[in-house]
Amino acid sequence: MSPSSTTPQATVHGSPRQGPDRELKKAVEGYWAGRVTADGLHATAAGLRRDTWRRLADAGVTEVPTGDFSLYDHVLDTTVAVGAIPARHRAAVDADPLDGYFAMARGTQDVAPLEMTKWFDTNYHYLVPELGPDTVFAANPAKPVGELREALALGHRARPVLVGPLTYLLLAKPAPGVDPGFQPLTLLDRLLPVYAELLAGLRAAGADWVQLDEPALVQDRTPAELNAAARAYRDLGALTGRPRILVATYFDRAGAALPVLAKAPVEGLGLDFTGPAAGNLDDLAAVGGLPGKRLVAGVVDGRNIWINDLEKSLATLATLLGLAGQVDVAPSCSLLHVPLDATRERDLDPQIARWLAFARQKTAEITTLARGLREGTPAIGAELAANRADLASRAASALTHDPAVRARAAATTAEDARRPQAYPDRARAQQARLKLPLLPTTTIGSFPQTTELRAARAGLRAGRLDPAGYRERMAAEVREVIAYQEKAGLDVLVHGEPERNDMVQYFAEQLTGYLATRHGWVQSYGTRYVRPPVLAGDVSRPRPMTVDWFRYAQDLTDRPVKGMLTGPVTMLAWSFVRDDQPLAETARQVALALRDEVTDLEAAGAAVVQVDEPALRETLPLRAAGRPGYLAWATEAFRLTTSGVRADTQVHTHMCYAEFGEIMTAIEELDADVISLEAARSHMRVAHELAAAGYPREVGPGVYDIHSPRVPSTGEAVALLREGLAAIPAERLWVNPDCGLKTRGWAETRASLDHLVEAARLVRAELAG
Ligand SMILES: CN1c2c(nc(N)[nH]c2=O)NC[C@@H]1CNc1ccc(C(=O)N[C@@H](CCC(=O)N[C@@H](CCC(=O)N[C@@H](CCC(=O)O)C(=O)O)C(=O)O)C(=O)O)cc1
Ligand SMILES: N[C@@H](CCS)C(=O)O
Ligand SMILES: [Zn+2]
Repeated sequence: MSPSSTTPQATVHGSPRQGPDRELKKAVEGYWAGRVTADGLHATAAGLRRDTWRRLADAGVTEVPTGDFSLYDHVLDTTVAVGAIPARHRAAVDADPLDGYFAMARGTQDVAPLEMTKWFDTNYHYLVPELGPDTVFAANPAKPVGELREALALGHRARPVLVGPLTYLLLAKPAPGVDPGFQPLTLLDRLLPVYAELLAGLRAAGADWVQLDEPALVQDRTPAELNAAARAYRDLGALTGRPRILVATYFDRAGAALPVLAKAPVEGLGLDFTGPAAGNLDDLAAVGGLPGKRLVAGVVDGRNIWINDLEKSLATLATLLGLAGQVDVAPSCSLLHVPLDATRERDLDPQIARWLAFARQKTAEITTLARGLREGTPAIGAELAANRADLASRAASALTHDPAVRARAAATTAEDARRPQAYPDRARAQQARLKLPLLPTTTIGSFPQTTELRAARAGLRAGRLDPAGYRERMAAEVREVIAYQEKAGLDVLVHGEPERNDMVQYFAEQLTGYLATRHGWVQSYGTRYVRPPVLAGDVSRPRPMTVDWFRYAQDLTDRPVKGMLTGPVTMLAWSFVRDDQPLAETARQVALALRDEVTDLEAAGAAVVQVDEPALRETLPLRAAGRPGYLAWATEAFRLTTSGVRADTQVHTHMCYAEFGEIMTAIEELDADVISLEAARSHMRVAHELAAAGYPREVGPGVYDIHSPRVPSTGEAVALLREGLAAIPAERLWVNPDCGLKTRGWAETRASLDHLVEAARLVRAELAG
């Protein structure tokens, strides 16, 4: 029976795609390796979609999202749906849409992929649309319509989801060769007819509602951008024979976009009411609500894993009932950003596991809340009582309050977070100790995480390999990594991180206050997944975490080996964080634990310690008003981690995938001696940005794009280095890849690093001659 349109229902914006045991990863990687056919891949994908819809429907979700599934990335899917295929990929896409799709995502030896960057402030990466004045859009409804038909054929009510036109254009960049000042938003009038065609195709296929995701509207937008939003939804709203339109915003409050969307001739709005977006409640009241319209109310945090406070959500929903024609209950955003099922975490203390809600549990929460709204709170009395007990157990837990950790954090002073020596003095002391050549070469830390290394770890877990056997396997890898780097002629070496399952999880598993998951996979990009650990309590370091491996590697060589740590901001950004205290406080606890590790590495002989902060930029609040406060605690946490060392110990940091422009001042305030950054795909843009900002210290803009299996030629690396030298003086320029090599194979790694070292030699010779 179809539910009445005004009775509160539960719905979701999107679901995890990977399957319970990452079946999607295995199928896609199998296809790339030739082990799985295209039909086999499509069958696995269809099976995963079917299971997801079934699971949602069984839980009580009456309208399932479609089109949120993707073989690689939903923004790339939108690029395909609007026909914005970059010219260099056109022939491949025409020859074979599936192979062409993966070529856009990953590149080939001959053709570069699309640039990849973070999806708002999450750890998910999307492929950046490349547009220019000559872009011709053309509707390609095959995927959205196909997936809708699949869901309908399985008997579901379905709501196709597409990235909205504003967000699509605001996330796009000028295509290579196009004037960098080109503004993709100027293409709106050309894009809207394509969206109209997609909407018509979906309507014809049976869509009653279509959801257009517009998270870009929760960022500070100019009046011109807001006008564009008004125009877009006025035009789409004016179409005849279209489905009903739900415009979904999430990740923050809609702010100035709210009155625009509330006035637009669309039938529904999705708003986030969690965390910093809770202000949407007052804002919605201030615009007079959404009379006669559908509100999809995101009251369950879609990107963190704590159980919902059901009573609080019911109170919010009760207010919202008076503000819209229909109120449906939802997570704040797609559940893509959380793992699938907390009940699979059988290694966790069962009491603690009850505090956690992954996608399945969140789905149960929203269906419970919707039932409470429909039938009254007594109907969900048992769920409310259990929820109250679980919330109380978390609040009272000893895990969340370690007096020693709190006392140490409280006693920290501003001086603790400052290196006592000025940078020029440090630079002199470090050069005297390290004696590095001009344009020193290094890598970012990880070497290939081969199947054998992962199998060894799996073997250790399963008891097939004893701890000594495992250690010897890792030691053998460190020996090989060091020997290779010496032979290749790299100047500052790394141990290769073979023992690390992940750069955050590895530390989380050794720090008190963190919980690690066994099955809690979340898509990071394409077929790459992470298991974000849960920052559940006060953080401390019971014992050194990396010192033995550092010592082992340094004893194998006379060249400096970098101590290698993940910084405090990234330890928060790539974890599920506590929501019961300010992030700044958690960051300080993590920083103090890491500070001890830095000083232990120095005492063990490390002349260089690298503290990676790839997540510094992505964690930047989406709205400018929150940024100064964030950057103050984030940079302080980094300095607290790194400032306990001597002048002649060189502190490196590393960042990747970032739009660095907005955080130049913060990069400077980290006070790191050397920073390595991603730059290869963006043609050294960051080197110029740093130069323009007057950055005074050493910089390694990447000359090797490690996100693609492509081997850069020596000539390409030389060209990038020359570009780097146009911005940064040779005395302050390092030569390195964009990021770690863990996703690469050994053959590509060897060839690429050989070219990188050769390029450094050639450019040194040019400089000398
Ligand atoms: C630098 N990046 C990182 C981000 N976030 C992190 N948390 N970590 C990062 O490094 N965000 C931005 C980028 C994203 N980049 C990447 C790059 C590579 C990966 C990746 O390779 N992920 C792996 C999984 C890594 C891992 O956890 N490995 C473990 C477990 C291995 C495993 O799959 N085990 C199986 C059993 C295997 C067997 O043989 O039986 C299992 O447990 O089911 C390990 O090495 O021990 C991936 O496969 O996707 C991610 C983000
Ligand atoms: N040291 C890490 C940084 C990744 S961002 C690595 O090399 O993989
Ligand atoms: Zn990196």
